[in-house]
Amino acid sequence: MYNKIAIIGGGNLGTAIAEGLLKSEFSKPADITITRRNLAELEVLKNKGVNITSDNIEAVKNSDVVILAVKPFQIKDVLDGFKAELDPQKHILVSVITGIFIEDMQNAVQKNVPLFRAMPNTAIAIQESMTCISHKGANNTQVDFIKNLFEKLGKVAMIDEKLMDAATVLGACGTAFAMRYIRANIQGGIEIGFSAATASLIAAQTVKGAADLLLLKGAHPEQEIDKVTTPKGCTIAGLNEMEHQGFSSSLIRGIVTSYNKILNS
Ligand SMILES: NC(=O)C1=CN([C@@H]2O[C@H](COP(=O)(O)OP(=O)(O)OC[C@H]3O[C@@H](n4cnc5c(N)ncnc54)[C@H](OP(=O)(O)O)[C@@H]3O)[C@@H](O)[C@H]2O)C=CC1
Ligand SMILES: O=C(O)[C@@H]1CCC=N1
Repeated sequence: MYNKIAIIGGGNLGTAIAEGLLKSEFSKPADITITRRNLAELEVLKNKGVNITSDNIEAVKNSDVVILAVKPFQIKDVLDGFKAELDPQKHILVSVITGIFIEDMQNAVQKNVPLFRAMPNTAIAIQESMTCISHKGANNTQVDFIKNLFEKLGKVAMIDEKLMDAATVLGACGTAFAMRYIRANIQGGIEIGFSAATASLIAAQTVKGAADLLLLKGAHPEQEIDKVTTPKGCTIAGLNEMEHQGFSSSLIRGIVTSYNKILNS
């Protein structure tokens, strides 16, 4: 019903969404159109059968779902460019853009198109995104469709739009925060004897296993920490030293700083 998907803005996130749609087989390659001005960067997707173009109007005309994935400062010009083509009876508009409210989009398009804000992360390319979604003006069928689309690409939380900036920090910036944590583990691992390749494998799989203990068993982090920290052992010694150095505090402060950056942008 909403088979044809246009992704306007084929950058880091836009291409990751396209990759996820292909990998999950939610979409056939020919049903996806992805746009950007520098088309050379989209060759990989083109070679997989995805339509690529710099013409946003053409992409919107040939689609049912329009996913907006340009930078925040580009949204007004981009929407102005194709809003005349939006048909409220046909299109669903989904923005993954940071800090742009549904009301901003409504004012920009000036039509009763069903509007969604989705906040995925780059793991959407491998169907492991955490995607937070809010919406306005959509009927149940449309909400179910968009929820199902993102559920094929990872996990979904339906949230109030007022939490979307918080979702951006925890879920989307969170990928970078987690990567830096893993990277630091690798650096430590090399210092205590592993090759970079082995340290990378151990660090990434250990973090994945820890996350799965929470996701699959519904455990609390502190319960799981208690199971690892042998009295007088090496885990608690390392953990306490990390806390003395401000580990949790630095993460919390980083999260709040990211959040304030969005609020003040
Ligand atoms: N990266 C991430 O992890 C996440 C990003 N976001 C949000 O997603 C959005 C995109 O982020 P990201 O992918 O990182 O940014 P990028 O800069 O990588 O992607 C934006 C893309 O938009 C393209 N673009 C610019 N102008 C136009 C235009 N007029 N028509 C079509 N395409 C255009 C650019 O390509 P060209 O210059 O060739 O046109 C570029 O590839 C941002 O709003 C960001 O806040 C949200 C969650 C996670
Ligand atoms: O850093 C940014 O502004 C964007 C939003 C979430 C991830 N990247």
